[in-house]
Amino acid sequence: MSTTLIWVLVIALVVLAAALITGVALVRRRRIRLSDAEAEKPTEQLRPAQRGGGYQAGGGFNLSATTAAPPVERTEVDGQPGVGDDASVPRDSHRQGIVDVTLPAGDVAAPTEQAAPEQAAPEQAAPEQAAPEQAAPEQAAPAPAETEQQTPGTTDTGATTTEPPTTPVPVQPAEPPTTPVPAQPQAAPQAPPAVTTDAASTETVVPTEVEEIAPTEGRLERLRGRLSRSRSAFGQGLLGLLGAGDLDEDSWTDVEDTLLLADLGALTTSEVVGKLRERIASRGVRTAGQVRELLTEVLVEALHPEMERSVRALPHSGRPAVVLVVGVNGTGKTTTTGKLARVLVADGRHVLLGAADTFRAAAAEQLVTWGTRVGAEVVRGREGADPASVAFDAVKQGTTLGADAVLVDTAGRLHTKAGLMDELGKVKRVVEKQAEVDEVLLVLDATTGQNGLTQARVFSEVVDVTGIVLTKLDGTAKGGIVFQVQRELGVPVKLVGLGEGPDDLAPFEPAAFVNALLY
Ligand SMILES: Nc1nc2c(ncn2[C@@H]2O[C@H](COP(=O)(O)OP(=O)(O)OP(=O)(O)O)[C@@H](O)[C@H]2O)c(=O)[nH]1
Repeated sequence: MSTTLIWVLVIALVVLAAALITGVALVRRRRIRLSDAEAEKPTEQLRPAQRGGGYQAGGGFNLSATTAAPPVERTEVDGQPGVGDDASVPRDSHRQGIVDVTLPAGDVAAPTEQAAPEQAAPEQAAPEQAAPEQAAPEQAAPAPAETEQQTPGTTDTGATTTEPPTTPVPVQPAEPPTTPVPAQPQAAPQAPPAVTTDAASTETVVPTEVEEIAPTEGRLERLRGRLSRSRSAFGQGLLGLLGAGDLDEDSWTDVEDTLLLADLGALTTSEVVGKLRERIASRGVRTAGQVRELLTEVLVEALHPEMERSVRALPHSGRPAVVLVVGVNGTGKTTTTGKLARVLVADGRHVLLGAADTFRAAAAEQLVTWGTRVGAEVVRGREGADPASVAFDAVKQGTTLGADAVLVDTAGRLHTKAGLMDELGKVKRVVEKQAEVDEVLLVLDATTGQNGLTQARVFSEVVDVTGIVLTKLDGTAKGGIVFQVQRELGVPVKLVGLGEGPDDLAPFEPAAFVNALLY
């Protein structure tokens, strides 16, 4: 009896000791004491050569020609998620394709009434231009829209009927080409219906004085320090928390708060913190230096460095690349269009700009100024002209002149106005009558935070956004918005605006960006 009791006592003691050891081990595992011995001997990844919060894109701009792009993965399930936490719900919904947007009837109707005689200038009219099949039944599409009517005060010659794949469009009065516009063989098999545009309401502005542009390689050095506000809010805070000392639950809560305050969004924040904690445990990390190294690794991963970020602005199939620049007003579309033109021109490319922002006369003026500075022709419309026709003419003119790229600046209008958004869809459709749109760059103002995400969602419903330009990153402490924007849209951030200057545009490189935020 006494022997049994002794054995029971011994077993109980052993179990107690085991529980104690396990408990201590668990507590130790969750509460990490970091030494800073190794933090003083950081790895290359931890301390990049450039310090001081400078964003340095290591390489130059990555430009490419259109190839068959892999399908874009979207991360939300609901087509219209809410803002804030709701915005991060993963989704995988069907986006309204551009084909679903009804082309306003006014664009295709009554060619005979609208076509003024002087438009059919002999040197512009190729024999096939007046092909009878233009009056195909599908031309008489329904659904009139506010964009279809050219106001008399802004139209000299009215509209002209054209059939994009095979028929030349009358060129702009300012700079008429001497040869007929060649048909676009790549578009021929599509045989879309004819479209009437207000071609004669546009003019081409040819630059006279051209600025010297520094080569793009290496000039991004100038952008050092532009992310300093984000860096102090994000990098310094995080590195302070993950420095030497105890890393307990409170510390992790603070890390989460820091990430949320920097606008990373709830989903990315929990993902980043989760991965960080898991890797710290599994890799037996014990120094502040190693934790920072892991932080860098996890943040870069969250930015999906594998995404294709080249700007498809190089010619292919014997025609210019077509880039549409879209976004709400004030985000920096015109500025970005001008900056991108400079990058291309510095790369030896012939660029033509299309000022399809006809809502605001000053916008076209602004673009003409950019064009003049870089040596790019600008096709512009009169105030109130049909933006789709200006875009159409710009692409046509770019093809005629043998340009490498046509950059079309669209009107920045409130994304809440469905009709106006439809008009943007129309711009793309009309341009696509003659050439594939290679790139649709959505310009978002980083300082607007969640509002920018709402805009992004709406725009992506109307046009297939292929890349994001995040502007004004120099003016916000919330550089973390980059993470959310990509997650929301499943579309890569390709370029970032870091100032108002003509060369303050940089290619987006995840590793360089994270390093700039942290160190
Ligand atoms: N700080 C900073 N300012 C910028 C940046 N990009 C554009 N801006 C400024 O933002 C303002 C609006 O830029 P715009 O290019 O006119 O914007 P927009 O989207 O074309 O506007 P609308 O023509 O009204 O549609 C201008 O004062 C630009 O100089 C940037 O990266 N950083």
